[in-house]
Amino acid sequence: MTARLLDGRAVGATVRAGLAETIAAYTENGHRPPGLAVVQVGGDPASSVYVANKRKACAKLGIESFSHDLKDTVSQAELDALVDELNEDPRIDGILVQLPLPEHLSADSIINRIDPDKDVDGFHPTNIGRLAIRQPGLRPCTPFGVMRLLEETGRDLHGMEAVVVGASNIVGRPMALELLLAGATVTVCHRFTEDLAAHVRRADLVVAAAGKPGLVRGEWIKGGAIVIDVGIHRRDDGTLHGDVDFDAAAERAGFITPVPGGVGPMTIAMLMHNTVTSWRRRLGLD
Ligand SMILES: Nc1nc(=O)c2c([nH]1)NC[C@@H]1CN(c3ccc(C(=O)N[C@@H](CCC(=O)O)C(=O)O)cc3)C=[N+]21
Repeated sequence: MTARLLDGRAVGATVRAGLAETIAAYTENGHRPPGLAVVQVGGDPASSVYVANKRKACAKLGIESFSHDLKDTVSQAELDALVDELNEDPRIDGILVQLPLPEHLSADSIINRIDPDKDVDGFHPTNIGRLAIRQPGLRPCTPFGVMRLLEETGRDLHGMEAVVVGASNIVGRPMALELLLAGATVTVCHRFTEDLAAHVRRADLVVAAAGKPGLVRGEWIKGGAIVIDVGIHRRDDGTLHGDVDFDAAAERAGFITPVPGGVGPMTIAMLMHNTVTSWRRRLGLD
């Protein structure tokens, strides 16, 4: 392997350590701690693991977490009422409704209902719009975490040919907006893209976020390129893999993120970051 690893566990720990210091400095002066509400509907085991990790990460930093575990039979009206209550609750700076939701509930209407200034996922149309017009507010955690990882490369993103593979609301689209804001020349590939290989081959930066294991082949990677893998897939043997054929890509890339230990831990760190940002704004600490 010739590529250098972008270590999301290490960078995420650095981000969290900075947040812990900020929180300690203000709470020692008598301010209330930041508060994050985590709403989970139903008991999907994979979701429960993420939610448990988020709670642990909060506790370590001094963020108070408020858990709401709802049965998967909860109605839209009941979920709406809970979000309304959390929007009004002065102890709460961030609201996260774990996705995906069961079929009978609308994620769009819940995302739209969350106060944009408590939307620590950065999914609300107001926050996506802010990012699109260069007035970023709360930024979607995964793309925000990727931007923080890219700082570790020391490379200038201005004018860089960036290819984002995947156009989802939660990763691909906001990722493209972040890279555009940073001055890259951005191409977004998606299911209707005709020649994915041709786009990836000319990229100085590839962000793979299609949710298809091994979609991006190692031989497509330009020598020295930065490769960011947002995919997470669990094989039957329990091992985790991304959207990139890692071993072959690492022979050519300049930098690459591992799975696990790359983008995933950054997503959680940036969720904490957004919660602290919201808290500081709400208390007027900036
Ligand atoms: N409202 C909402 N916000 C989210 O941010 C959100 C969500 N819903 N629904 C589910 C996805 C998924 N997600 C992950 C976060 C961290 C890891 C993570 O830390 N992964 C570890 C591995 C974890 C493992 O071993 O399974 C890693 O990549 O190293 C993974 C996945 C956040 N999500």
